[in-house]
Amino acid sequence: MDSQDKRNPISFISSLSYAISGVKIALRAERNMRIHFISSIFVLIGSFYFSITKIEWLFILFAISGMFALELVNTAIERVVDLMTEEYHPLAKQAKDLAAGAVLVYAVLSVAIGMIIFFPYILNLF
Ligand SMILES: Nc1ncnc2c1ncn2[C@@H]1O[C@H](COP(=O)(O)OP(=O)(O)OP(=O)(O)O)[C@@H](O)[C@H]1O
Repeated sequence: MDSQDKRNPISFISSLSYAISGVKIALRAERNMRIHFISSIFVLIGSFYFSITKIEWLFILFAISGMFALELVNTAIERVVDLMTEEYHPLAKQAKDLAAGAVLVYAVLSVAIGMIIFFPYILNLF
């Protein structure tokens, strides 16, 4: 704990509440976050329905939580860029596009994980 922390102590609970409010802000303001949220509910329902294995659960949970975490970081980067400039700037474009690219890479991975896990279960239904 440095001197700044001693003067103005912020408890673990306060930090947690700021983090939760960040998630709420993103869910309220970001369409993509709501899409992830709704997709995640369907994936979780499917996972319970097909009684997927422990290892499959791990992959599903990594895919879902990683997607949310990356989307939160993407949103934070968008906010900081907008705070820095409202003008068109090539670096602002790069920063936003790079962050969006990171989300896209993870989204493709998540879809691949979902297909690899659920396709065999779905095929078994027929
Ligand atoms: N200040 C800026 N300068 C240059 N290009 C920008 C700037 N702000 C946004 N852009 C470009 O416009 C695109 C859309 O940006 P915008 O902030 O409108 O949406 P977004 O917040 O990235 O999208 P979403 O909210 O759906 O994730 C960015 O990906 C970037 O290419």
